[in-house]
Amino acid sequence: MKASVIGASGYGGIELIRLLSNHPNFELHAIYSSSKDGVPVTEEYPHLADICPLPLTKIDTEVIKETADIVFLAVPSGAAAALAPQLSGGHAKVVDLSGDLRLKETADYQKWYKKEPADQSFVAEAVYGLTEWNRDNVKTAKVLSNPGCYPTAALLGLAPAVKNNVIDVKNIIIDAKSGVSGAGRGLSPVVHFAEMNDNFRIYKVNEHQHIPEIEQQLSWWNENTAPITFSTHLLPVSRGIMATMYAPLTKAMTTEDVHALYEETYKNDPFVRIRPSKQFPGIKEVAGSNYCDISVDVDVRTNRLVIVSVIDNLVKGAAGQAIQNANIMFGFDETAGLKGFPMYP
Ligand SMILES: NC(=O)C1=CN([C@@H]2O[C@H](COP(=O)(O)OP(=O)(O)OC[C@H]3O[C@@H](n4cnc5c(N)ncnc54)[C@H](OP(=O)(O)O)[C@@H]3O)[C@@H](O)[C@H]2O)C=CC1
Ligand SMILES: CC(=O)N[C@@H](CCC(=O)OP(=O)(O)O)C(=O)O
Repeated sequence: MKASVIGASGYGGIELIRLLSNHPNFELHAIYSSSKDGVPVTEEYPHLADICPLPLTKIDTEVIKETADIVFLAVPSGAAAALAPQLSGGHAKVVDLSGDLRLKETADYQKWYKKEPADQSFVAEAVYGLTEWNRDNVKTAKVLSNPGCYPTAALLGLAPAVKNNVIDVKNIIIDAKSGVSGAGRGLSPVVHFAEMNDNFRIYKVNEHQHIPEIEQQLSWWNENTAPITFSTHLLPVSRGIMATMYAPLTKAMTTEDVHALYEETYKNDPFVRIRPSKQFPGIKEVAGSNYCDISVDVDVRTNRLVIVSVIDNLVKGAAGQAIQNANIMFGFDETAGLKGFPMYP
């Protein structure tokens, strides 16, 4: 099957190239850029020498949608809202990595992204691809909206507790930290080396665009959910997200009880690993892989459940989950092209 990547010069794009280059069923067919027509990708990224011979090519959606079997859109939000509808109705299935097709309410998109939303009917058609929780719909999707990096870590961690009424869903706090590649390759003062190195800062306090995405999914799972508290921090590392979640228990449960529930819930999910009690994951333990590692612990003094969830933002948080979804959309083994170990140390 022919796979094309739009936005191939960005971090999500090159991660797609890395994973698709080793995929048994997808062939990397063409890579597209809005600003670097004809430039070999190795000029931008010399580490791809002898691996990816393709040049970056000007985006022509009419051609792309008929020549590829699947198109991955790895462009900034706002740009995807304009491009994705142009790719519809053709031969290719579309997987969008941006936030543009995730929020089903246009007003939410306008409020949190402050950009022009994609056409509403197109947003409605897009299947939200939190793979472990939406496989049946992913199977038949023609247009797939890949979840955000923070929502992936947070929602995979919260799902068993929320769906089984183990925690008070009106009192959820999510404290999340991300490596700087989460901000993309474009320069911003916050990710300047001198600002980020030896530093640790909170950002987008109570304004993060992933708040409505997490709340939307929680409300689909449990109608009693209320607004969440969600904070995001920039870690001085390249890759990785850790989301630590806190919520009051609704019934008496031990760490062992909750651990058993989580193990049972994810026992057939190849990319979710529940850690043994008292073993908490670090971001390096999933780096470069499509794994999401989760730990749970009951604080008996406060009666709160603590959930720790880690992913690589560029893999399970972006390109890896996009390919996991594409595998399901084409009936391939869900793990095809994604079996690589984490890089450690
Ligand atoms: N980085 C991450 O960890 C994650 C990213 N995402 C999402 O994935 C998408 C890509 O992110 P990421 O790769 O990090 O971002 P980057 O900034 O690294 O790359 C985005 C690429 O999009 C292209 N681009 C920029 N503007 C336009 C435009 N107007 N039209 C078409 N193409 C454009 C640029 O390439 P060129 O100039 O060559 O066209 C650029 O290289 C974003 O929507 C992001 O939110 C989602 C989850 C995690
Ligand atoms: C570290 C960092 O800056 N991360 C980005 C993640 C953005 C992203 O992935 O954007 P979408 O809304 O398209 O999902 C942020 O917090 O905004």
